Amino acid sequence: MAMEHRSSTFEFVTAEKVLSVLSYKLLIDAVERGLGLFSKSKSSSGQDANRSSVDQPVRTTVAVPNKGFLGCMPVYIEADELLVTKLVTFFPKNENVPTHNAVVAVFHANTGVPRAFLDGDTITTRRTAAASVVATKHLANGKPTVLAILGSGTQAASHYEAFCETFSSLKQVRVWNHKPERAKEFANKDERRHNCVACESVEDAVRGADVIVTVTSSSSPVLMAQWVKPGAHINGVGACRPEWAEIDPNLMRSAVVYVDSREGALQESGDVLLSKAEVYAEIGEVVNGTKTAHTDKTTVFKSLGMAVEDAVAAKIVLDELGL
Ligand SMILES: NC(=O)C1=CN([C@@H]2O[C@H](COP(=O)(O)OP(=O)(O)OC[C@H]3O[C@@H](n4cnc5c(N)ncnc54)[C@H](OP(=O)(O)O)[C@@H]3O)[C@@H](O)[C@H]2O)C=CC1
Ligand SMILES: O=C([O-])C1=[NH+]CCC1
Repeated sequence: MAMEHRSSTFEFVTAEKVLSVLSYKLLIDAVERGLGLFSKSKSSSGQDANRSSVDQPVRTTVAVPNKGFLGCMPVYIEADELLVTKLVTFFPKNENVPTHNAVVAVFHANTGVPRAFLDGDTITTRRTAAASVVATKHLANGKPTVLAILGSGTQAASHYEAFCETFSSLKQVRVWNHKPERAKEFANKDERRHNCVACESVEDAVRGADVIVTVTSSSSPVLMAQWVKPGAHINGVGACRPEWAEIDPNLMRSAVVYVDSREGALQESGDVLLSKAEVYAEIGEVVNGTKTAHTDKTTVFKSLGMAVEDAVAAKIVLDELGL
């Protein structure tokens, strides 16, 4: 029997609409829960009544030689009936357009019918900062007063906002960029950045800092072990390919290393693979209370980005917009 063609009924949610509803307040809680669900899904035995099922394969990528790559990031979250995939490109040499571009597709989980298409840029930008906030809440040694941000692009801005909104204890945010004038532009952008100072060197930026965020497109280490205060917490956000690194391998080996996905880190993270550092835990295991937060030690959260974070962000947007 021939099937009739149905007309497409899914919504397209613009960047402006996503931005209008995707607050850090909602997102940080949702990402924390998502990270927990992801780690619980793999670690429990099936006997556990609280076991949740999250099916999230490691991102697949196709390269455009000398330019960039396209990453495909699907996930199914049984508890939320969310069937979602993000498609994201990273073209680090882009000059007048963003280096990352993304769309998020949401399907009805019971039929597989498309439900909505969302602009993925704000979702990527904000959920990544939210994941770093979650890791910092669990792993920082006390209330942070000094934050150092290495890099001054899109993620630097979202991390600045999310951290200032979450950690009222912050007194100073130091920013460094490999092109110093861009760090100055970042620090002087507007009145709200009154607590932000531009630093000439990475060493100046990170000396004595309680929390460090690395958000560069560098493929070789920018953050050296000898500059980091013992007990500091580092969110390593860049370097998402197996041959790229942002963090001194000595620092990776001497710190307690947490990741978003163990499987992902062992396939995608040059910081982990090239240093041969031991991965102690997924941050979701800390959220679930099944692994210890070693707050008294120097800790690294190696973030690669996960579809589960995109999916919970998309859910907030659809719920808030009543779609
Ligand atoms: N873990 C996750 O979930 C996610 C990770 N990311 C990663 O975070 C990083 C930052 O992303 P985003 O802010 O969107 O990108 P942007 O392109 O907006 O910013 C990149 C920053 O890195 C700087 N930079 C470029 N080349 C170098 C270099 N060789 N050495 C040091 N700094 C350099 C740029 O400086 P300038 O512009 O002055 O050249 C800029 O400050 C990227 O590595 C990206 O892939 C992004 C999204 C999600
Ligand atoms: O998770 C994500 O979207 C990305 N991680 C690195 C580049 C984009």
